[in-house]
Amino acid sequence: MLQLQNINVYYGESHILREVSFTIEAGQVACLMGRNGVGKTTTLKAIMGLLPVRSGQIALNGMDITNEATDRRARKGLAYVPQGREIIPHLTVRENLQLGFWARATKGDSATEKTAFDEVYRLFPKLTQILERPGGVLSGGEQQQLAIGRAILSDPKVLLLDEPTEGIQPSVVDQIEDVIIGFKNSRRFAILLVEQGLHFAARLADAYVIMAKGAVVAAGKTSELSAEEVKRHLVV
Ligand SMILES: Nc1ncnc2c1ncn2[C@@H]1O[C@H](COP(=O)(O)OP(=O)(O)OP(=O)(O)O)[C@@H](O)[C@H]1O
Repeated sequence: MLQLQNINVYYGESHILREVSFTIEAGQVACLMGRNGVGKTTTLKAIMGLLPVRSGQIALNGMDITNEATDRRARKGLAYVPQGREIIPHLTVRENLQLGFWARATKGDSATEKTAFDEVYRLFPKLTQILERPGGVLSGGEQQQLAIGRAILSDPKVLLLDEPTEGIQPSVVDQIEDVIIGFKNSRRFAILLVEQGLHFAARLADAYVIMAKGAVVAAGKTSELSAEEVKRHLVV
């Protein structure tokens, strides 16, 4: 579904991603792990086209998207929930959600639109109470729910989630984890989840990719992730 092959990314002259390669299968949950600053967010930004790739190839469903603009990647089925959530502050919750729906390749009729919005409201009932509020005044947890809702309204094939539970109050963390588990069980789209820790990833993900210093140092099935690899590369 999503394939990275020998990706190299630079910030100026700093070589940040080094020959990064991995594949995510359709419907699979893969967890991208590694300590602070190893290049996880940079990898997601490169996949979305928010940072240029100096060499290597990114393919979605067998199609080369390495040089496509970000909006075209979104239309082709990539959705991104960044660490900072990037809600548009002066647009209302409803308008922010609408942006997600407009990113769809195929919009369908008003019934399709209603079904899609109803799903988001079912997953995150809180949003229905704050639909006319500007995005900028929401709490961190509300913004995260909005960001995930907006992403799935684009009907993705691959959902990229950057530390979705970081800095969020525990009651909302549980809810977001339940929603991600629901996505996994539905197998509607693949998920690439960035997590620094292990607890949630190990429980949820089918596959893992561990990075260190901008390179992939281990990858495989989460069920076979060894204690030795965890100790060597991860925050426990
Ligand atoms: N805008 C930037 N300009 C220059 N260097 C940057 C920039 N953003 C990130 N870096 C550097 O790139 C490296 C990888 O950063 P990245 O944010 O991808 O790491 P990460 O694994 O996501 O870390 P974290 O868990 O802290 O988010 C780090 O060394 C960081 O200092």
